[in-house]
Amino acid sequence: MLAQPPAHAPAHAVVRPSLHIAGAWRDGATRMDVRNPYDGSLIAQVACATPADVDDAIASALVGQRAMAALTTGERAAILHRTADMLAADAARFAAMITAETGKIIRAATKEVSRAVNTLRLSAEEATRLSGETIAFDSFPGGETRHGFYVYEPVGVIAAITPFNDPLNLACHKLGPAFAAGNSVILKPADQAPLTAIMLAELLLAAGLPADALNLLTGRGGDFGTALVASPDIAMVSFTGGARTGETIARAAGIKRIAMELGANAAVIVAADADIGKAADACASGAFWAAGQNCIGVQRIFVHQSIYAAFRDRMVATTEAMVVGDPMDPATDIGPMIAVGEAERMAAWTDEAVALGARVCTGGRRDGAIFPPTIFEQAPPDARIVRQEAFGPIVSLFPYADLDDAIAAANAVDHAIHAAIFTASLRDAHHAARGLQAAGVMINDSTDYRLDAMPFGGARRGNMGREGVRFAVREMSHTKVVCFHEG
Ligand SMILES: NC(=O)c1ccc[n+]([C@@H]2O[C@H](COP(=O)([O-])OP(=O)(O)OC[C@H]3O[C@@H](n4cnc5c(N)ncnc54)[C@H](O)[C@@H]3O)[C@@H](O)[C@H]2O)c1
Repeated sequence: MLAQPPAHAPAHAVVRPSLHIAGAWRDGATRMDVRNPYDGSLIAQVACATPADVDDAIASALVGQRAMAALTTGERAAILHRTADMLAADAARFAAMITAETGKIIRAATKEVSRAVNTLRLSAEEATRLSGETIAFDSFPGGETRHGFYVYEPVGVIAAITPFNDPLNLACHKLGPAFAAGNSVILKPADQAPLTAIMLAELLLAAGLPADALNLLTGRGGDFGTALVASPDIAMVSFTGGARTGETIARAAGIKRIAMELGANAAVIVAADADIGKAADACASGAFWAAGQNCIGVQRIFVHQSIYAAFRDRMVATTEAMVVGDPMDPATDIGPMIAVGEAERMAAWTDEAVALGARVCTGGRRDGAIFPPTIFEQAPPDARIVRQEAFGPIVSLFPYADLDDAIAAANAVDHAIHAAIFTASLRDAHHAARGLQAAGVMINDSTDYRLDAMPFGGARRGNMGREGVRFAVREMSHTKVVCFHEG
């Protein structure tokens, strides 16, 4: 059994074995702490899975895959709808757990739960749309005596590996489509935030998911992740996380289906004709939502020189009005980062940027795991705050004179998911939408806008595949052709 949480731990703490293998919950030989990033309190201990657990999970998942494939699409949809119903009914407990294990503010956690409900419902709907099409064999000589169609079949066992920052909805983005398409899943949630995923697994099983269809392995990814993704019995690896981890996983996985949802360093352009107030407020929200721990969070803003000072002053004022502190307080806008070490990294990057000539317009001083929302200007291109993914509450402003120069500067990073432009000009919006090298371009919205139904993924180095339920279902399916010959 897991250690009992201490008396001061939240009442919703998970007190149970955390490995779900072969239809039963089991403990591990060793355990790791899950701590609240805001106050450092112990929430629970979870088991550290081993390569031997991986073997057991894979054997179970192969059984579970046959069980999933045997379900009708209607039955799969019903399980996902029932899970969504239970999640909606239990939203407060899930939101509190997200906040406890990640430090995400309670308003954001509550929104994540409602998005996760939607992601599961979209998955249920997609299960019932798993239809193929007929093929026009007769469009080519020799095809007149043939007719047929294509259908979607499950790929098999999917290893789903998720990050800490949206521990519920990002798990739903993998589990929902995988089950809709008839696959089984071995889920490896983030080391720091596995508890919401465990609660989600409980709901899915209670909703009637075949017990072998979902195996869940907690612990440190580095201890057993390679054994998991390298197995020839894993048909697909669906990973969301950092680029460096993604590279390790892709190398270990070898030739198999891989989806890589990696990080980014998102850029926004604010044109001379933009609504300054709306753009500055959207950028402040987009930069500092979830304490900047958002793969589509705004990190670099290119502002036309004619409105630069007015934009900067408005964004600084909006940012300074944000409430920093206890993530459980509904009034709080910015909570802690996932760990003190991450806030220390932000402080080190800030010191480096200042030493290289950047100016801190607001913020910049760490307090424990909290790094305040911080705005820089005059940051040189070689500072880490500019060239690397920050994944923290910092943003840099740059004046520009020419739109093409701003587009080129926005594109001058390795990883991109979304980019954005604020402008009243249709022409400039079109021009930027074509020129910005990203997987999504938002017009008059921050880069952090995402609807769970839209195709979502990365552009440029390393990113592979698309999530957004319908698109993930396709990637988690094989296309099979059936051809009848009358001759
Ligand atoms: N593109 C997206 O949709 C998206 C969404 C959210 C976060 N992210 C990215 O995730 C990163 C932050 O999340 P993080 O710090 O949790 O990322 P991370 O890369 O440190 O960890 C992600 C997951 O990989 C696991 N892992 C680590 N080593 C492994 C190994 N050798 N084998 C198998 N699994 C292993 C971890 O345990 C965790 O579950 C940022 O770069 C962010 O941009 C991307």
